Amino acid sequence: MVDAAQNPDSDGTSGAGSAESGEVEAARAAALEQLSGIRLSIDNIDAALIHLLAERFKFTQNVGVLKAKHGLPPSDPDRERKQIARLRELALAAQLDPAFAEKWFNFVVAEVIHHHERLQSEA
Ligand SMILES: C=C(O[C@@H]1C=C(C(=O)O)C=C[C@H]1O)C(=O)O
Repeated sequence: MVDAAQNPDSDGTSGAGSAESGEVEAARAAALEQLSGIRLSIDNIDAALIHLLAERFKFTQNVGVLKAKHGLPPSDPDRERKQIARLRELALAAQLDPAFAEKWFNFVVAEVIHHHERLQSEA
């Protein structure tokens, strides 16, 4: 239920009693219900992203251990260029901004390289 005192009509009054304000209130209540449903899906997607990122970091950690053990450099710019090209293509096909996909990738890889450098310094 939407509180009329907290949600005045556009003229600043409560509009209590008018048929129009009843419809506006009902529509707003329906919108809030719809919003809750959509937010449930957003929360599910955010949870999936966290799990996927955790899995990705487990594998990149394995790569870091391998690199530290065999004296390989923490970063591989050639590999990153190929990954960026691929991700930009995927983003385009999925109607996601490729510039955003690249920014996200660079953000994640910077953290991975940080981890690899730490492993290297501990080796
Ligand atoms: C994981 C690696 O190390 C670094 C991190 C990468 C990544 O997170 O995808 C890619 C290339 C490297 O700069 C790798 O070399 O494969």
